[in-house]
Amino acid sequence: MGDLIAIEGADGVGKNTAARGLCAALQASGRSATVLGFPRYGETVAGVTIGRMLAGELDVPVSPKAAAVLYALDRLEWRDELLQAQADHDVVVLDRYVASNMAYQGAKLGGEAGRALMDWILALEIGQFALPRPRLSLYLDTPWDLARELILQKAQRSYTTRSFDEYEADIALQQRVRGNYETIVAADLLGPWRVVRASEGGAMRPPEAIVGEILSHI
Ligand SMILES: Nc1ncnc2c1ncn2[C@@H]1O[C@H](COP(=O)(O)OP(=O)(O)OP(=O)(O)O)[C@@H](O)[C@H]1O
Ligand SMILES: Cc1cn([C@H]2C[C@H](O)[C@@H](COP(=O)(O)O)O2)c(=O)[nH]c1=O
Repeated sequence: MGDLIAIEGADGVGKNTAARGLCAALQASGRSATVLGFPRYGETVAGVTIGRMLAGELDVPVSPKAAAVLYALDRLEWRDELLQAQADHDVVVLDRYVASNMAYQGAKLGGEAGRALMDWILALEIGQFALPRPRLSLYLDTPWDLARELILQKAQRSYTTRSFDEYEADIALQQRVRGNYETIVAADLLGPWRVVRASEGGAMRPPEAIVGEILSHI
């Protein structure tokens, strides 16, 4: 079975660019690799609902636990495809995975309740749903002001025409998400972690430099 390498971090930190660059670099070195991102907008029942939630189009309140179950369900619905990708390739690069759920939904509650929800998500997704653990997770550390500029540069999203979706618009949430990632990385929750500094001197490092550093950790 191929290795899972997860690229993680707050919104707009350059995960998708790094994931695609890593996949291309692995392929250039002769290894078979593919990128798989979550959520699966428009492809799963949960993914459709998540898109509507992030676009602010759901007319019902969504508790952090309900949102966590939606994101977990999205991965459960895509579990066969994930396992097939592992069977077909040496490396599957994940653009967000279970740690995103822990960091974001835990951040909605904060404190002890947030930490308890993170543990609950880990038990649900890895324990109950038997989703595979990543071989390695990389946390992309990008200053929040740069990340906000990068969000504005993003191409049109499939699920919203807004510049910032519901989670991206909530700056306090984004700050707590960063704190949760630091907790997850420090405790190696879900598996081993490495931090990759994505900026230098107030600007983004070139994608090739970021990918080079990721490769040095693999
Ligand atoms: N290292 C980089 N240097 C310059 N621009 C970058 C870099 N990485 C990403 N970008 C640009 O920033 C924008 C956001 O990048 P990307 O989609 O990779 O971020 P993301 O973390 O996957 O975002 P999201 O969490 O919102 O899905 C894109 O327009 C991308 O081209
Ligand atoms: C996979 C996953 C994602 N989220 C959050 C993180 C983002 O704010 C959005 C969608 O991600 P995108 O990269 O901007 O497309 O959803 C989450 O809370 N739980 C998850 O499992």
